[in-house]
Amino acid sequence: SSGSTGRLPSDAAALLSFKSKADLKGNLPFSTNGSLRYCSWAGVTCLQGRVVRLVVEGFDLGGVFSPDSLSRLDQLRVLSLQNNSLSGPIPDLSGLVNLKTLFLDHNSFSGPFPPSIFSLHRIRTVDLSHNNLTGPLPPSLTKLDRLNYLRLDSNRFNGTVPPLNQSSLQTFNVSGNDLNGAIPVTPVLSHFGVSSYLPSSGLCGEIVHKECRPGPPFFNSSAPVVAAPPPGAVTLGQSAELHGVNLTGPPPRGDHKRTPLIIGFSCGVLVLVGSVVCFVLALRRQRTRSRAGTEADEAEYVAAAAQEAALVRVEQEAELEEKVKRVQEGMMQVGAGAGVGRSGSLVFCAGEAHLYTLEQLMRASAELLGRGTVGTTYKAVLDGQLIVSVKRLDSGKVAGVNREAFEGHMEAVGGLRHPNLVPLRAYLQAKEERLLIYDYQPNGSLFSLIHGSKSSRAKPLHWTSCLKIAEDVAQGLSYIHQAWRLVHGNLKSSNVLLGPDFEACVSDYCLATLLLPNPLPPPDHDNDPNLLVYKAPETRHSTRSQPTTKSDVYAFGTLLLELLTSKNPSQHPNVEGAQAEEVMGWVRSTREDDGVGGDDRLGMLLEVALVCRLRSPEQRPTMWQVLKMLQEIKEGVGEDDHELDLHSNNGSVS
Ligand SMILES: Nc1ncnc2c1ncn2[C@@H]1O[C@H](COP(=O)(O)OP(=O)(O)OP(=O)(O)O)[C@@H](O)[C@H]1O
Repeated sequence: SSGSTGRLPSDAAALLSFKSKADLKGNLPFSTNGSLRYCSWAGVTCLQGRVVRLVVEGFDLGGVFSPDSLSRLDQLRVLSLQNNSLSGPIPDLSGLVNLKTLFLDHNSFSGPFPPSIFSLHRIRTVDLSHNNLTGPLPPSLTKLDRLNYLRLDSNRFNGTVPPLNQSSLQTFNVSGNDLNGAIPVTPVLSHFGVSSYLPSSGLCGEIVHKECRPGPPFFNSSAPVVAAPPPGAVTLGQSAELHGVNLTGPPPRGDHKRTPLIIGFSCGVLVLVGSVVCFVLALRRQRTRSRAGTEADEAEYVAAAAQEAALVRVEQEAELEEKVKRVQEGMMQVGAGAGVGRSGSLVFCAGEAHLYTLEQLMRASAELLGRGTVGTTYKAVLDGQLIVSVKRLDSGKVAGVNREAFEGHMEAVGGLRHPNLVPLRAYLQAKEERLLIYDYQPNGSLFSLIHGSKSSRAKPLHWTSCLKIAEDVAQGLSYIHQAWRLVHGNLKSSNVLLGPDFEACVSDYCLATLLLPNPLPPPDHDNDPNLLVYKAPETRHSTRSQPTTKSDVYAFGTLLLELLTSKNPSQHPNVEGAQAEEVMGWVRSTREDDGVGGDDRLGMLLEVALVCRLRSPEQRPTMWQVLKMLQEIKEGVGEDDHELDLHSNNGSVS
């Protein structure tokens, strides 16, 4: 009933039209074989039958983003085509009237900054970095008054920096272009460090500590824009040092570093695609039909998750009230130890606004959130407003990493940005202190969502919720592994936090390597039976063995079992040598009826968990393969219920 183009829902037509011009290599699994369950296609999220989110990253599409394709998706909130080798100009996007988030970075787009962005009144996030865009930065950028995140770095933009001053702006980067002239000293632009602007040979002014040579007047003013350093001030090099930036060295994360990684990744992907396809085909053979509908499930998930989390939060808050104490003793010690200069200054990660000072952070009221393997985490409320999470690393445990190595590592980790990662905003290295500052996540951890508080009986989440959470986590992990070749090293349910829209965000990533090489006996945590089950066999018995991408995959398998059963890992039977049917029997015994089709999906999710937990690291799939498997399962869910979609494409969401 769904095949005729006459009845093609317009969102499906938009997606297919995009694919026809963009996907030269047939990499995009938008399947049209007999059904049009576009809401279940990989990367597509719908609400009430309309596409609200399209995240198609790292597919090496190779074609163009044609006009009149995706721009018809007028309910779209999030569009990410990051890392896809798309070329040609960015088309007119003015039809995306609801768009809030746009990631087109790491492609080969050419032409000017797309003027249609100025008609998108809800837009907050724009990332066009790492393309070949040319021409000036439009002055109208100053009028995007909701803009929170703007990255235009590593293009070929020329001309001057417009005087942006919208207080909403938190992330800003125009480095690696051909910009010139004085950077306007607006309060907001002054917030950002040198790395938001340099390298760019022609830029000068106070913000980049570079005197502008007398020349043509800027902004109709004949006064020199900046300023020799005040008496007694440090030199250019020293000044840059104070800001934690090396002006003379190579940029902290440049194209040249990332490009080979991406190329390497793409080749790897081609080799691995075959094995994923085999696995997926094997999964498909097992599939039976079901009438479950994804939108209904998704809406139900959001509502149920919100309810569950709200409940958990109320209970946690009551528990916390007893524990809450001002921990300023600890925080003040840090302040006292922090001298002037680099060793005591907060270093904001590249492109981050310098929203607060160390002093303000020290004044913040702090609540203990918990103690973990590498340190203690606090919730800090700055000046009664901005809330951050501060991780105070245990100096004994990270003592093996010297200052330079620590800084280099945190620079890399601070550059990771993905919707499913909790962003690291800043860090501090003082005498005896190392602090990491993250966004505070208000909706608790996956651990709380799964296990509830002590007073509430833990009931497994619906399998559609499990699938959604697993896909989110797999997205975050596979981004860390592929694009950056880093390793999480400590994945577990308390390190998956729920974001504002109850999306799963991975936290505490890439810190485990700071513990190595560790001459100390294993920390107490390592003896916790719940944590032991997350550790891959090859890393279990040695304190010196490095975590790898494959040990992350193993931990993901454990997380998936925990999600599906709501059982703490120490309660999991030894699944390594067990037959799939035995494990399935156990998983089923932990759950109530999953409805029509649920059992089948459960089986597929379980297969993914088991293949992740294979004893031999070589036999485990990569995170990217795991992600594709999960998306295939999701797509399969959709194929069975296309009627619902075809008739419900008129809804709107806010
Ligand atoms: N950014 C954050 N926002 C909100 N809660 C957080 C944040 N980071 C950590 N938490 C919560 O604080 C508590 C302590 O976290 P912490 O990371 O210190 O320990 P852990 O996750 O138990 O162990 P590990 O150090 O091994 O990761 C956990 O319950 C965690 O869910």
